[in-house]
Amino acid sequence: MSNIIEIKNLTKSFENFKAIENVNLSVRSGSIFGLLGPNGAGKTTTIKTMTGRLTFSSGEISILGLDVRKDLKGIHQQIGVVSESQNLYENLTVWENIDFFRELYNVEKKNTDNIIETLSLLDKRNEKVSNLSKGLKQRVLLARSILHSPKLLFLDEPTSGIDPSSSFEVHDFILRMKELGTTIFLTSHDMEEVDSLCDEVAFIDRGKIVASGSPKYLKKKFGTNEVEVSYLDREGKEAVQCFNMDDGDVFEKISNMNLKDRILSIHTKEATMKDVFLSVIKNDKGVSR
Ligand SMILES: Nc1ncnc2c1ncn2[C@@H]1O[C@H](COP(=O)(O)OP(=O)(O)OP(=O)(O)O)[C@@H](O)[C@H]1O
Repeated sequence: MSNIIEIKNLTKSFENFKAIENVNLSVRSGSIFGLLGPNGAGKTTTIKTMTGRLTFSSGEISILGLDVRKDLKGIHQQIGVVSESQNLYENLTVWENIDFFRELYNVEKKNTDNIIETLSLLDKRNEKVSNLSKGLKQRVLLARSILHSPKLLFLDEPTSGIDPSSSFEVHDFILRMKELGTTIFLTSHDMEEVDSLCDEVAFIDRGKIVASGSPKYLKKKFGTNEVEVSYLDREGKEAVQCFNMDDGDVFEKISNMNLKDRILSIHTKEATMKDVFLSVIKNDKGVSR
């Protein structure tokens, strides 16, 4: 699979402040890629430079083989963007909001109805957007972003502030788009979401990429797998002990505890993406960038 996004040594400064610095990223065509990091790390800025909403100070960005600085129009025809601050026309209906963009994209009128059906918005098509929940508005934004069948979709925090069932619908949408061959570039604070959806992720901290790879690789590299033994101590009180799987024969160690019939449970605890996050992101509370 070839790379649909290539970023080389990207730096974006706001006056003297480097919001992102020397970022290098490659995204494989047809994959779901997640850019993760704490608040203010530079995720939205990275997306905005890729989609042409921000100019950048130095470096190179190639999207679909096109140079962002030279062929933004060609790129825009092939990408869809759902950003954090994107607005809908609140006084128009769902159908009108989507059809307005269909006209801008200059695609067939039947696309509006097809997309409304794809995003399960048929029963809301004549509803004013101002009456919709945040989850439904997000669905309208997703619908709007795929009217022109983009090859690459940028989703900036697509499940931020919506309930679990609406998040599930967004995840389902993302996976369906992947099945159709669309590449997805998303940002998220939800480590479980990222683990279940993304083929590759990169962590950004204070404007710099600090780790990247598949969730499986990163969990192995930065997390620790543990065995948790819950048992009754000699006074009959519940106690817990954890063993690192990388520290020798865990089952011998448990056997050496002489617990016999006092064992309540033994669980393996696999590393999570949250463990990876906490391991690669420096705690910078109180430090101003
Ligand atoms: N237009 C701007 N002018 C000056 N500084 C900016 C501007 N836009 C972003 N920044 C700064 O750049 C840094 C990166 O911001 P960015 O919005 O990219 O972070 P983020 O990772 O998307 O954060 P969040 O998770 O909170 O959305 C922050 O310190 C932010 O204050």
